[in-house]
Amino acid sequence: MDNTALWNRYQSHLFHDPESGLMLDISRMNFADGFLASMEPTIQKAFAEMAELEGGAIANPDEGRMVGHYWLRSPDLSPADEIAAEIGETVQRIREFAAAVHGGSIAAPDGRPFRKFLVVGIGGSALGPQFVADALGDADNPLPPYFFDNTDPDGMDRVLAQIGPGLAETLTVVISKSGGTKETRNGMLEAEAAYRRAGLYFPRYAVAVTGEGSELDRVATQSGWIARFPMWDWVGGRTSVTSAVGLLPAALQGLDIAGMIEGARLCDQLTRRTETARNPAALLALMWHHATGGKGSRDMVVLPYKDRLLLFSRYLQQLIMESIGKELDRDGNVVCQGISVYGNKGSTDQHAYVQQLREGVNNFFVTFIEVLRDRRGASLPVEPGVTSGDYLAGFLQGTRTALGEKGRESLTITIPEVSPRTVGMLIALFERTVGLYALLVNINAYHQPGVEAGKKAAGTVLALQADIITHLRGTGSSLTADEIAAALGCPDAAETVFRTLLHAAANPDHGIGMEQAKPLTASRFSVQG
Ligand SMILES: O=P(O)(O)OC[C@H]1O[C@](O)(CO)[C@@H](O)[C@@H]1O
Repeated sequence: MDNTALWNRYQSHLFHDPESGLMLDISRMNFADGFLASMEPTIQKAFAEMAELEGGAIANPDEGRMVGHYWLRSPDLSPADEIAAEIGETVQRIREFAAAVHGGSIAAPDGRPFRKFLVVGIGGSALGPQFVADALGDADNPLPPYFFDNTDPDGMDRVLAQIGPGLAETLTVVISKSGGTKETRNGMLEAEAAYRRAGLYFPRYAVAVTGEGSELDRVATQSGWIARFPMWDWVGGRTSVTSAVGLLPAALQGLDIAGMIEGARLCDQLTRRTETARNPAALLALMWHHATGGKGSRDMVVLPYKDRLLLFSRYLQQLIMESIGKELDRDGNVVCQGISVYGNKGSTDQHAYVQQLREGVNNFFVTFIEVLRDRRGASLPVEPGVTSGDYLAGFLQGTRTALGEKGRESLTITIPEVSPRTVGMLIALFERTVGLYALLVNINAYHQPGVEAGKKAAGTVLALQADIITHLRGTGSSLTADEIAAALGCPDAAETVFRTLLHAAANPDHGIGMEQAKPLTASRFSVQG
């Protein structure tokens, strides 16, 4: 296609919302002229199902749950008055709590005001808060955030070292919808131990965001934590950033949560439209369908040309892959659906993997995210009449063109600036896109049955570890993995025994020693001392 034809295609397909400035360009996706018309009945069906979902239908039948993240921005649309009231009360409590922390009326037990906060959570209970914190945070925020988002001891040590003596002025927010996630439980215990080492009483520094009656809720209640905020079963973890999960950390950081909610609400309005060409989420979902054949046959590369949006791809990775990546469709057919998502930021990635995007295997489509405003205020000319921001914008256009020349597809989302409102819009845009795409391909986007398998298997490993160590202690001699597995009556678990002992011997916690042999798998293990 020559430049004039591309310009015409750009003009005829460009979505623009004058109120928010949101733009979506699908012209560089190579869909055929009749594609949108051919998909119209399917997308209309998806709109109708989406309206039912928003009306309170059980849209997650496997878990018997409603799907209500859209109500968080428009409580009046929720199907019950109590739900609307709870949403409103929670936002109000979050505002008051953050104001009291900032004003010093909620303070550390010795009266010192809180000056930092630590979020302990994982998956949907960390990725949204991390994305928002990084996108909107500034050096002068009243409370800078820190995160434990894993059960990696060294990772937690590093964060604690960054906090340093400031732990005495650090509020800890433990977030878990289920309240039983082991990584988060471990993070909480490690945080508690750090406070204890510093002579501080953890419950007076701790706040929980969790489902009522969960394990975490019980701990927080029984130990008298400062506060508890709710997480409802009708909000999924990966769509929880506009609930207390995302709003409490954002408010503590001093960010404008009203702006975020408003942005999401505005985008929800746009994406509720049933005129496809005027609904940016529908256009995106249809482009995902076109690009991947409705089967995930291509990966989505997310390329925001803005440092503040660096974590968006990580956030989207969970939102999209945990929602769409399913073995079965809603009728029980094996479909192994999904869309793989990766990305970092431009122009940085042009010096990393964009080489392959242009010339290598063509198994992807790019989602560029363009931010029109470079910075607050004017910029330095780095060359006569050219700023660093001009370069960033030029590199985006250049890469888009260079990919197009080689038949590589891309979408471009444009926002006027990175602000609470546009961050809310981006979040809502992709939440709706995932929901619509899932309906197009007949997937339940709101459960995650596959995650359980890994958790169960880890539980088996940890139970076996306890048996191995007890056995080694009991025999007092040095044994190979094969010998231990046979003695425990599970000879087929020798590999797990070996790998477990390799890890145990690398750490002082269990007193396990290793006499290396050749081959390594014939090494002998014993309890030391
Ligand atoms: O908030 P929770 O219950 O701790 O769960 C954390 C994450 O774990 C998952 O359930 C996957 O295990 C995600 O869906 C969720 O966001």
